[in-house]
Order: sequence, then structure tokens, then C-alpha cells
Amino acid sequence: MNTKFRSGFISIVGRPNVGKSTFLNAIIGQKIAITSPKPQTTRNRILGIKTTQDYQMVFVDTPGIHKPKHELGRLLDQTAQSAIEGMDAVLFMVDQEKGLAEDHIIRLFQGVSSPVYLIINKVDTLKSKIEIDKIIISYMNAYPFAGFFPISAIEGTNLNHVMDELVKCLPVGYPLFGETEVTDQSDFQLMSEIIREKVLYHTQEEVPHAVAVVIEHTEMNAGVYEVHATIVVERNTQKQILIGKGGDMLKQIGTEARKEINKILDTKIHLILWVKVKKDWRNRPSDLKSFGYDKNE
Ligand SMILES: Nc1nc2c(ncn2[C@@H]2O[C@H](COP(=O)(O)OP(=O)(O)OP(=O)(O)O)[C@@H](O)[C@H]2O)c(=O)[nH]1
Repeated sequence: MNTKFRSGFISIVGRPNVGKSTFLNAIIGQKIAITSPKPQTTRNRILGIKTTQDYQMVFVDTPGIHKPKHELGRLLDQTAQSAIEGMDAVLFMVDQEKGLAEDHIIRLFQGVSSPVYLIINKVDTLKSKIEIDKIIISYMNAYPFAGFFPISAIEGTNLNHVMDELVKCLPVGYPLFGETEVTDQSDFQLMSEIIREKVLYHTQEEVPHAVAVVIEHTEMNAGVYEVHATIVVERNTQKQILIGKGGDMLKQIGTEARKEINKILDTKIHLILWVKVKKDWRNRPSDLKSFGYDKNE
């Protein structure tokens, strides 16, 4: 082994919708975390693993930090907070559209011994350099960040500079994952997340947040991978919206999810989707557990 090989953990934290998952996918070079224009897309802690000849960087993508209204929301905040401790570096991502430093988030970093970097994302939508300078100054006054990087996760701007800096934070050490591994998610998790992403893109208001996706079972049938999945919602009205007129909406979600799963898993799949109502599941610990949201600690 390269005696100077470095390995370690970097977490990505920030408010919902600032682009954490988009950044992770861009760094890893393939989609491992779903993204959407809706806040609170990410619900589980997801590892993204980047391995080169010289280093292995394990990124921890976290749910956005917000003010929780549900038991699920509380669990998501806890996940983000626990991802700040014990890292080799922390990336605190802000969205240049959202503006200036927020005390309740900055407070999370008090007492954190690892370097925390300020990442200002979405600079592609920026109108003037003065605006970005204003954001940088506001955050740098609020916390002694180890450095700052204006980036565009979508266009790939400045990502190389972030990586160059992060490598310096990693200790010398052995790789922790196989060199071809890019995530710790199982195929079942990936499939359910992709279905949930399509639901997020096609629904509005309360529906996206009320949805969980469960892969019930899979089987090989005449060379085709048959995947049976249930989309769980909280109310009958949400079920009707998801099914759509004459089943149109569910069909659309199913087609888009199938195409993407085919591509990612490189297997021909047949996706069978059901919609089920489970009242108030976001407040029930037993439901959160059975839908896979108990693995965040
Ligand atoms: N213009 C622009 N949009 C971006 C950029 N990065 C992300 N977005 C968009 O911002 C939205 C949110 O991106 P996500 O990656 O899902 O954000 P997130 O921070 O992971 O969100 P949560 O899961 O809610 O915490 C999506 O619509 C992305 O396409 C960027 O660099 N430029």
C-alpha cells in the first residue's frame, strides 16, 4: 500500500435544499443520493465514498437541519447533529439565495474540534460578486470557519479546490471500504429512494413529506427482476393524488423510476407499485422503524 495513503470522514451539513446531495453526487461522479427542489429530501444518513490512488474520502450526507414538526423531523435533525462530531472535516453548506448567517445553526459548531468549512453553493445563479461577499462576511463573522469556497454543485465550479483542501484534513491510514464501493446503501434502499424522488418531483405541498417507500419483495421472473414496492401516505386524499386520474400519476412515477433503476443497477426491472394509507406514520416510532428511518444514530 501507498504509505502516504490517507483516509477519513467528511460530513456535509446545512439547511434543507441547499444542494448537499447534488454536491455529493457531483464529487462521487454518479447518483447515490436523490435530490429534488423540495426541502427535506434526504431522510437517512448516506455515505458516499470517493477512492483514488492517494486517498479514500468518506462523505456523510445528512438530512437538512430545520425546526422539526414531527417525530420524523426530530430524527432527521438528530442525524445531522450527530454527523458533526468525530469527523476529519465538516462542510457547512449554505445556499447563496437564502442569505445571511443563522445563529441556531452556527451554534451547532460550538465545541467542534474538527475544521468546519463554509461552502456557498449555487453561485451559478448569482447576480453580483458583492452579494456573495456579503454572505461570506456574514458567516465568517459568526463562526471561525477554517476556510470558504463559493461553488456550483450543478456546474462543478470550484469542486476541485474543495477536494484539494479536504485531502489535507485526512489522516494517513488504510482505506475503510473496497475501492469500487461508492455508497453504503443497499440496492433496496437505492430503489426505494429513487421511487421517492419521482414522487417528490410530481407532487406538491404536503404530499412529498407524507410519503415513504417500502420495497416489499423482489423476484426473478423470466430473466426480468420484478420489484414490488409500496408507496405509503398518511391520508386517503394523498393516495388519490398519487394514483391520479385513471392511474396516470402512478404510471408516470413508475415509468420514470423504472428507467432510472434499470440504468443504475444495470438490470432490466419490472416495477409494480402500490399505494397504501398509514395514518400519522411520521409520528409513530414503530412505523419509522419499519420504513427504515431508525438507522440514523
Ligand atoms: N442553480 C443551482 N441549483 C442547485 C445547485 N445545487 C443543487 N441545486 C438544486 O437545489 C435543489 C436542492 O438540491 P438537493 O441536493 O436535493 O439539496 P439538499 O441540501 O440535499 O436537500 P435536503 O435533502 O432537503 O437537505 C435541487 O433542485 C437542485 O437541483 C447548484 O449548484 N446550482
